[in-house]
This record gives sequence, structure tokens and C-alpha cells, in this order.
Amino acid sequence: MSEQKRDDFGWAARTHTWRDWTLADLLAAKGTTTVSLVVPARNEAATVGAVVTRCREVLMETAALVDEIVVIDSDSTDATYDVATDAGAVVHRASEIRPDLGTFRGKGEAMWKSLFVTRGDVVVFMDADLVDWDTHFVPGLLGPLLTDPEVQLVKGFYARPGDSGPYEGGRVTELTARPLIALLFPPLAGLVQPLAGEWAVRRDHFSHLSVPTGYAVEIASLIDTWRTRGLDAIAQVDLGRRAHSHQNLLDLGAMSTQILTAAWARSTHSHHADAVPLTQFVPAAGGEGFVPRIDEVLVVERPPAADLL
Ligand SMILES: O=c1ccn([C@@H]2O[C@H](COP(=O)(O)OP(=O)(O)O[C@H]3O[C@H](CO)[C@@H](O)[C@H](O)[C@H]3O)[C@@H](O)[C@H]2O)c(=O)[nH]1
Ligand SMILES: O=C(O)[C@H](O)COP(=O)(O)O
Repeated sequence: MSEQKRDDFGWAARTHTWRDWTLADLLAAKGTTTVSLVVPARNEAATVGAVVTRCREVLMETAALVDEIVVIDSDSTDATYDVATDAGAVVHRASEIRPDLGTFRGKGEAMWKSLFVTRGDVVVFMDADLVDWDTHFVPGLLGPLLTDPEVQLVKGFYARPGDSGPYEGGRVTELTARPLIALLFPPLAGLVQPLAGEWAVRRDHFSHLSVPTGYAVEIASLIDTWRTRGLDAIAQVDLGRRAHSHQNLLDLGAMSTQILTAAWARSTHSHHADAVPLTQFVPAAGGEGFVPRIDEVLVVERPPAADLL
């Protein structure tokens, strides 16, 4: 396979490593800019405590880079709320934020709702299920935003050590996101991890975007940022390595459906229903043969939060 680049749309110029900035550089560049770290979490009692504690100690107490750490509890049925509170985060239940706006399941919903309870000029998102990561993720993501006023959104990328070696992007990334980008949004093809949950964005920009309530929040934000602000508004930063807990393949099918729907809506087509019926096949009771299982995958989008603040 040829590794020659046909057209990288200038991604080399907007690709950085977290080592490009020291903490001292970033603290100086931060000035009066405020930073919120937002962690959407659904049933992450096992890992959210370490994410909050380590970020609080290193990024709030040792260095004043982050002004608040907010966990958005996304309909958890485990002890996520209490564990995150004990670790020192401000914790909100997504369903209790702006109850007048109703509530939907999903990660994008938690992130959209975070705009109503945080105050940072810059919002950094980080998954709660990280098991191999470090606190430099946050300064790394802030680097381009604090030093280049044109940048609106910064994606993290990393090696993802796994069964098929360190260079795969993840199953949905390789089987849905990359082919989709190649077909419909080729200028975004230079993104190493388009679905990374570790990314940062200016509040003023994110609050003007329509936000899918589920897992399409990442792909939608990238497409909409490129369309409204141009490619120079996006940067990506190598954060080293990261491992997380894995969903089963059938659940990733629902994630792919949400991503495809959001991309479809942003292509020349549009989709108006709130859910897409996804047929999957599971073993029949008794173990003989397979039966269809139809999952109504939620694909609702929230309007720009700026209209509702
Ligand atoms: O309804 C939900 C589902 C998930 N999460 C949280 O969102 C984060 C990421 O969820 P996860 O299910 O671990 O996602 P992945 O399978 O790892 O999916 C990857 O790809 C998704 C699609 O772009 C991104 O949204 C994810 O951040 C990214 O890690 C975790 O903290 C979850 O607890 C919620 O807050 N609410
Ligand atoms: O980024 C992805 O493609 C999804 O998070 C799935 O990742 P996984 O295949 O490593 O579970």
C-alpha cells in the first residue's frame, strides 16, 4: 500500500504534540481565559474518581490551568455521582440541568447540557473510562487554543494499544468514520482520531453548533467547525497513548448508526426522524440459529445552546 500523501489538506501544519508547550508557557498564555474540564460519565464509578482526582491535583491545585472540573452524570445507575463528588468534581445529573429543555439519553446530550452549568471560555472534554492516560492530555489540548486565536476546536490523538497492534484507530473509527470522511468530507481525512473523546473547544463556538445527543457529537462538531470556520479552525495534538474500556460490537453498531445519520444530515441529504431502526442478529433462545433484534437508535439533535442560554 502506498503511503504517499495525495493531498493532506495541510494537516501537517495543524498537527502538534503535547510536548510543544510547557506548563509555564500555557499558564502565561492563559491570562484571564477560563477553562472548564467536562467529563461526561455513564456508569463509570470504577474510573471517574481517578480521572477527577488526578486532574484536580495536577491541573487545579499544583498549577492553576483548569478553573473547574465538572462531571455530567449521564443517567448512571451505579455510584458515578458519589464517586465523582468525593473526588472533588462539581457533579450534575444531565437530566436535572435545565429541565425545561427536556432530556435525552446519550453522551452528546451530557456535553450539550454542560454548556448550561459551566463557565469556562474554553471547554475541555475527557472521557471518564480512561485506564491508560495522563494529565498532560489537558494542557496538550489547550496548547493550540491558548496560543492561536484562529483555532476553535482541538482534537486529541494517540496510539491505542490493542489486540491488533498500536496503530488502529478503534473499530468504529476504521469501519465507519474514516470511510465516511473519505467519501463525503475528504478535507477532514488528516485527522488521526476523528472520534476521540478528548477534545477542546471554545465555548462561544460550541454553543453555536447543533449537537447530536448521542455518539455523533464528535463527527458533527468536526464537520460543522470545518464548514463554518474553515480547516484552520481545527488543530490536532498527539497525546501519546491511551486505553479505554471497550463496548461490544452490537453497541458499536448503534454508535455507527448515529454517526452515519449525523453525516447524512450534513451531506446533501437530511434525516428528520428521532430514531433509526437498526436490525441486528443475536442467537436465538436455546442457541439454535439467529433472531433479528431491532434497536431504535436515537438520533435526535439539540439546537445551538446559544439560542437557549
Ligand atoms: O450515554 C452515554 C454514553 C457514554 N457516556 C460517556 O462518554 C464517554 C465515552 O463513552 P464510551 O461509551 O466509552 O465511548 P467509546 O466507545 O470509547 O467511543 C469513542 O467514540 C465516540 C464516538 O465519537 C466518542 O463519543 C467517545 O468519546 C470515544 O471514546 C464515557 O465517559 C462514557 O461514560 C455518557 O456520558 N453518556
Ligand atoms: O473509536 C472507536 O472506533 C470506538 O471507540 C471503538 O473503539 P474500540 O474498537 O477500541 O473499542
